[in-house]
Amino acid sequence: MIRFHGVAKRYPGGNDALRGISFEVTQGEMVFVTGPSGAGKSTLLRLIPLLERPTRGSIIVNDVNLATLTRRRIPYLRRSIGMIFQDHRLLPDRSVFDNVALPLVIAGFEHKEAQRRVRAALDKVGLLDRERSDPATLSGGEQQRVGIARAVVSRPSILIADEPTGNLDPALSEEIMRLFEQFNRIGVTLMIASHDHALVERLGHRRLHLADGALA
Ligand SMILES: Nc1ncnc2c1ncn2[C@@H]1O[C@H](COP(=O)(O)OP(=O)(O)OP(=O)(O)O)[C@@H](O)[C@H]1O
Repeated sequence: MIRFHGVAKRYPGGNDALRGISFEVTQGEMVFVTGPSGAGKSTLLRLIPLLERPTRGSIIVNDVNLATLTRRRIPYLRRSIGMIFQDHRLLPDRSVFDNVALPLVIAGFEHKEAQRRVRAALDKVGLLDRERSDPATLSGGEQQRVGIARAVVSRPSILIADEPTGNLDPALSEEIMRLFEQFNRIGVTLMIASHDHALVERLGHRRLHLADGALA
């Protein structure tokens, strides 16, 4: 569950990215965040794993008020939230397997268990046969699927995706969104920022529409 109450974000320099927004996303919901460039979509998503702190207002994630989280507890919060970016941010000098394993290595998982989970994640995104590949040898859609496998490998209850199909053609974009729907069907909460109005309309999930830092 994600609840924003009166959340505002002003960046240093005085840029008001969010101007007091309130909404709730229940556990197991899939919600799109839409709006023009600069409307505050990325900022909204970045507040959930505390990549940014709000200037004002409260944010509750899975019953935890983020304002009360000490720096030491932030890694625990982040383990419950998978993050997917437009540019997927894979490490170019590591194999697909190693990229997906990274969150588990950081969390100190034992090798056998990590291997089991990485393979399960790669299987879910249909890339089990590419575990030894270099990311650079994969297509854009496959690289994005590796990014998704890395985001789900810790079995987060929430997935947030910032323009996950921004670099993909329409067919691949649809494929990625369908993959998100599969995770949603097993109970994962999803918040996805997207510019692709046609695709968002077609999929028909709830929409939070931002305009100039406010919910429309
Ligand atoms: N780190 C930052 N420092 C200062 N201003 C920022 C920062 N990040 C974003 N902004 C500003 O905050 C506003 C909202 O930006 P944000 O990236 O959240 O919008 P967006 O809707 O995701 O846009 P896009 O669709 O282009 O990615 C913009 O005016 C942007 O310039």
